[in-house]
Amino acid sequence: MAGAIRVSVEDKRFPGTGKSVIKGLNLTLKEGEFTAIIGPSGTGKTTLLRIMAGLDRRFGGNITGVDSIGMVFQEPRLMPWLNVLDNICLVADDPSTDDVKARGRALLEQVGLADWMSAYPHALSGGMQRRAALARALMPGPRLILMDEPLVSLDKGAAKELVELITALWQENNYTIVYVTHLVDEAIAMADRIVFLSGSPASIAGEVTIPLPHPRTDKDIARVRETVVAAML
Ligand SMILES: Nc1ncnc2c1ncn2[C@@H]1O[C@H](COP(=O)(O)OP(=O)(O)OP(=O)(O)O)[C@@H](O)[C@H]1O
Repeated sequence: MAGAIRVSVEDKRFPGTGKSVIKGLNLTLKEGEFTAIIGPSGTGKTTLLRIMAGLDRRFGGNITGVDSIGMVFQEPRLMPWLNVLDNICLVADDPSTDDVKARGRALLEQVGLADWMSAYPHALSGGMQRRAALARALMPGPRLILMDEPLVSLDKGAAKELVELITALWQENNYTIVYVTHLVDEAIAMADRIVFLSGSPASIAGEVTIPLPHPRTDKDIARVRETVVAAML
């Protein structure tokens, strides 16, 4: 498959524990596909994303087809002593160049933070901090974006705005996205398909495709929720 990413985790254990956290997990991501991953708490979702991001190389198996990656974590992880623009530019090879600054400004405009570039993170709402973290993930020009519950602890309104923003950015740029969440509705709102992880050791327990056009309304989501939940059981 042209441009596909293949993830094979034959066995992942952490040092000092004899137990496999992930075993026999195989996943193919088509270019431009939005895959949501849902699984029981503590089953290995973050471990899987870290392996895909190249942050954890101590596992049996291999990942092929990945070139550039952006990662969005559960917490925004902004540096409190840097303003928003400098936080975004920080991940570039040479953060202080005019080109990088211009790109940082353009990204902040795209995520709706045009008026907040000189502000410090503490002045931003939770939703705005998540937007900044999203802009930072886009800074290196990734083709694959890995998101680990990026909307956790946001109120409903802010989460909905972020869902709309992520969907719009994905559609404009054809990113390949892997999005971990424990919320079925959040997955249905955005994903082409939802992959279910089994309990420990984690492997793929099943998947369901969501053949709905975007934007997806609450009504659309409610219509397919039952099918998705049934597929999870
Ligand atoms: N550095 C580590 N050393 C030892 N065990 C670890 C380490 N990191 C994670 N684990 C274990 O691996 C398992 C999977 O953890 P992970 O954080 O990947 O799960 P998760 O599905 O992302 O959890 P949650 O739903 O709570 O976010 C857990 O049992 C956890 O205790």
